[in-house]
Amino acid sequence: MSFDIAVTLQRGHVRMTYEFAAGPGLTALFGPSGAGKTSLLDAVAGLVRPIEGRIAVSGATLFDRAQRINLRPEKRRCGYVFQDLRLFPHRCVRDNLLFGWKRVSPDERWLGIDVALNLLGIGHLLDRMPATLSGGEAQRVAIGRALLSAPRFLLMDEPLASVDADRREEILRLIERIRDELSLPILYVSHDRAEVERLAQQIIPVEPAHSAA
Ligand SMILES: Nc1ncnc2c1ncn2[C@@H]1O[C@H](COP(=O)(O)OP(=O)(O)OP(=O)(O)O)[C@@H](O)[C@H]1O
Repeated sequence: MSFDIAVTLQRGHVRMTYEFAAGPGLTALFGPSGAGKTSLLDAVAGLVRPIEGRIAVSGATLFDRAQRINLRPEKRRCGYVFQDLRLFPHRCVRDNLLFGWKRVSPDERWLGIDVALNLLGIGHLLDRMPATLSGGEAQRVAIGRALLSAPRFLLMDEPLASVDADRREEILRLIERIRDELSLPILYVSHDRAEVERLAQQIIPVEPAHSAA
């Protein structure tokens, strides 16, 4: 299994439960705004602590309340492409890309910088600051930063949200290449049915939170 998840999260007064086991490739969490898709990505990344349950990725347990396992985010080896990207605004594209790269040991890196620049088509942007990038360029840099941190899996939160309609196809093709060429498990959030039907091997419906605490 790539993602093996059975957890309960508490956000404010809302309690959300998720249970699924996903195979390889791209798994889409699909549901309306506020249903709890981002909260689950945050829990898999280790940014939100579940109140109950277990999270395993590719056989490695990241969280297990019963066994008192809760790996720190930096130990989870996860590449997280945030919905709002969160590029470091005061660092140029090169330094954004190298941020995670510098923090993993060379024997754990599986993607070369030149290969990444070529895959993402961002070699000409290295000296630019994030504020000067278009939505599509910034999205590609954010994906590059995640991939260069040598992740074992990828979390992508609405990666088309800040992309112009005419750049959408370009980013969709890029995500397909990442899915097909890098053989990295991907947990992907979207509320767009056509998008998830095109990209996902498996679609997990996320319903709006049902129970109040
Ligand atoms: N930090 C927080 N404190 C309190 N409640 C929160 C917090 N973050 C999220 N929530 C609540 O948890 C629920 C799920 O939110 P979440 O952002 O995970 O949904 P989502 O499906 O990703 O929505 P969207 O597509 O709008 O990003 C919502 O009811 C939201 O109001």
